Amino acid sequence: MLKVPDHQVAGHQARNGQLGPLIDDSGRFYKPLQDDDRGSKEVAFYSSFSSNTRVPDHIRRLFPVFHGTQLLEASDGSGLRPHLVLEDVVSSRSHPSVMDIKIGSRTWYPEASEDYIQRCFKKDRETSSLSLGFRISGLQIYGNEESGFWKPERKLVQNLSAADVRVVLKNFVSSNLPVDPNSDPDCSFAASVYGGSTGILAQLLELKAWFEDQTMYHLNSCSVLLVYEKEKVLKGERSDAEVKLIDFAHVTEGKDIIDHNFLGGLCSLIKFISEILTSPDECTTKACLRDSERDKEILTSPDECTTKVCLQDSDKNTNYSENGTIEGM
Ligand SMILES: O=P(O)(O)O[C@@H]1[C@@H](OP(=O)(O)O)[C@H](OP(=O)(O)O)[C@H](O)[C@H](OP(=O)(O)O)[C@H]1OP(=O)(O)O
Ligand SMILES: Nc1ncnc2c1ncn2[C@@H]1O[C@H](COP(=O)(O)OP(=O)(O)O)[C@@H](O)[C@H]1O
Repeated sequence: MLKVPDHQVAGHQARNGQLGPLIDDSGRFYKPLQDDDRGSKEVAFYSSFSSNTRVPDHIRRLFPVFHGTQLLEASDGSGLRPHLVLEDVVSSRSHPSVMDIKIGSRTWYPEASEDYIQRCFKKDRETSSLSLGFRISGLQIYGNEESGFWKPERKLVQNLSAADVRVVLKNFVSSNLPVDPNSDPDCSFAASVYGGSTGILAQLLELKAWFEDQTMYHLNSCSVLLVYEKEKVLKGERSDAEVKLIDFAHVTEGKDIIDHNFLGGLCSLIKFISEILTSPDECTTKACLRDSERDKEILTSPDECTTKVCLQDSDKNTNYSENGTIEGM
C-alpha cells in the first residue's frame, strides 16, 4: 500500500492532489519522473552510478540504493507514471530529525535553458547559496512526544542569513527546541551526531576527499540529507546519524573536470559543522552580519560595506516565536 511520506522536508510533495513521491511499508521511496528531461536525467544518473565500478563502497553507501523504475499510479491522479524506486533513507527511524541542504553556490549550469538559469540565479542570490555555497532547503527536528516535530515553513528556512544558518545547524543537534525564545541552542547532541569517527562530519569529509578526485559527475543542484534519531542519542546508544545525497535531476557529465561548485559548497558546510563541534559558543565567521541585507551588500559592493560589518554575534538577533517562525529577519 503506497502512502505520502511523513518525513519529507523539501521538494515537490504529493499532498493536495499534486505530483510527488510515495513510500511503502517495505522501506522504498518512489519518486515520480517529471515530464521534461529531469526524470530521465535522474534515471540516467542512478543507472550509471549504480553500475559504476569506479565508485568506492564507502562513497556508494552515501547514496540511496537504486532499485530501478516502476510504473505506478501517480499521486496527482493522472494515471500510470514511471517512478524511480529508491531506498527510503528514513524508514528505519520512528522520529527522524532531517535536514535537506542544497550544495553549491550556483544551482544552474551552462547546459540548462535560459529561463531555468534565470530562476536558479535569482534563488541563489536571494538565499545563502551565493554567500555560503549551500542553502538549507527544509528541515524537521524532533522534540519529544508532547511537542512533536519542529518543521519551519520552507520559504522561511530558505531566506536565512549566514548567521541564522549557523543557528539552525546548532538547533538541529540541540535538546532545547528553537521555539523557546529565552534559550540558545545547547548543542548537547553535537558530539554524538556531528562528531565521532562515524558521525556526520566524518561522512562529509569522506565525501570531500572523493570530490577532490572524481571528475565523472557534476552534481548540480543536488542535496545532502542529514538524518538521525534523537531517541537513540538520548538512550546513549551509538548514533545512527547518516549523510545521504539526493536529487540528481540536474547532474551533468564531469568531462575530466573537478566539480568545484559542489566541492566548494561542501567545504563551507564542513567548516560550519566543524566549528559547532570545536567551539559551539563562538561566532562562525569573523565578521558576523546583522542580517541578510548586509550579506547582499557584500556581494554587490564588497568594498563599500567593509566598514559596516558588525562584529557582534548575530545569534542574539534571532528570536523564535511560539509558532516556530523566526522573528527579526
Ligand atoms: O517549484 P518550486 O518553486 O518549489 O521549485 C522547486 C525547488 O523548490 P524550492 O526552490 O525549494 O522552493 C526544489 O528545490 P528543493 O529540492 O526543495 O531544494 C527543486 O529545485 C525543484 O527543481 P527540480 O525538481 O530539482 O528541478 C524546483 O522545482 P521547479 O520550479 O524547477 O519545477
Ligand atoms: N531516498 C529518499 N528517502 C527518503 N526521503 C527522501 C529520499 N529522497 C528524497 N527524499 C525526501 O524528499 C525531499 C525532496 O527530494 P528531492 O529528490 O530533492 O525532490 P525534488 O526533485 O522534488 O526537489 C527531500 O528533502 C527528502 O525529504
